[in-house]
Amino acid sequence: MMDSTEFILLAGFLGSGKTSLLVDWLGLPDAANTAVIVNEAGEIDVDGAIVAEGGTLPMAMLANGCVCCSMTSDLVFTVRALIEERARAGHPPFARIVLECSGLSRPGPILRSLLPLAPLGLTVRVVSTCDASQAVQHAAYFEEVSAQLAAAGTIVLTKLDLSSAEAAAALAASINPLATCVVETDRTTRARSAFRPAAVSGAMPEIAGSTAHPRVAVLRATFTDAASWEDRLDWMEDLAAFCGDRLLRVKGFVRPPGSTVPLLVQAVGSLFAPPLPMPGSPDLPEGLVVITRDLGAAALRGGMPSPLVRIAAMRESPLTCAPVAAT
Ligand SMILES: Nc1nc2c(ncn2[C@@H]2O[C@H](COP(=O)(O)OP(=O)(O)OP(=O)(O)O)[C@@H](O)[C@H]2O)c(=O)[nH]1
Repeated sequence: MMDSTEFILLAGFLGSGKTSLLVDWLGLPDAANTAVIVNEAGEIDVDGAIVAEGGTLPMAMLANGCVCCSMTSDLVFTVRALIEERARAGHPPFARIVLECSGLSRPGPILRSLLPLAPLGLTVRVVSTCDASQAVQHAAYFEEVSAQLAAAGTIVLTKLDLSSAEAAAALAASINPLATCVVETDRTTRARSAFRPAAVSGAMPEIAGSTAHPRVAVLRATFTDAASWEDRLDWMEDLAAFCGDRLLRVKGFVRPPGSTVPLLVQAVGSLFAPPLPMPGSPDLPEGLVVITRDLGAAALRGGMPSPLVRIAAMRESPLTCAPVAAT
């Protein structure tokens, strides 16, 4: 008898290392026969571009919304489409489908939304990443962190090169003592352990609560043609200084004027990683997704006025996950 397809919901707070873990794992032979669905809170599909760079695996996107609050029917449609397309092509069923959730997603509503797929007999489990260097602070501010850890069959501690594991491991154990906690400094071993079927699988009931993320704004920043490379760099530096700890995440692509190679730019909190050239994806549009806490588009425009940068709130309706402060 054929094993059923696994559905792995990869959750974890903004910037906690979901894409990195997934990319580490997709490079291993263990990952053969996998399809990936990527969900982004912002309009720019950064994670999809990173996962797809240089690869050929079956992929689908759910961008510009948070899958836990506004895109559940899109998810059901997408999973069905992936499976049917596979059957039409005459290939054996996927061993697994991985959904990389947006960093704001709560697993509970997503798991509930999968009910219409029950006839497909998917085996569902949740893997959550937990940034050892920031999880305790984030958990104090954001219910999403607890929901992500509470729903997990496997919790994977990341950034163990930046921080010791103790505080995050204690946090994980206090929220979800039944989960398998992966504490591995070697990234390949970590990825392998993360996606290995866990002894305890399935999701624990989710913590009650609304599905909106009322303090978080998802914004898009684009540069005008008049902005030089230095202007772009200055703006990003000023952004970190102006927002301070209200800056949760920046990611997107910038393109030095005249260059054909976009650069991937990322910050977790206000700490920027070195820009990474993406030579395999020359057509990526320039733009940055900026995710903030208690800071809307108008406040950011007012606090950092610049004729060289346009800041827009993510499309608000019908989404409920990014109420941007008025005015
Ligand atoms: N030092 C260190 N950096 C890491 C590790 N894992 C991820 N990062 C970095 O952290 C940043 C965010 O990592 P991602 O993998 O994009 O995180 P994510 O959870 O997918 O982010 P969102 O999709 O925006 O929620 C990137 O700059 C990564 O290179 C790690 O184990 N150690």
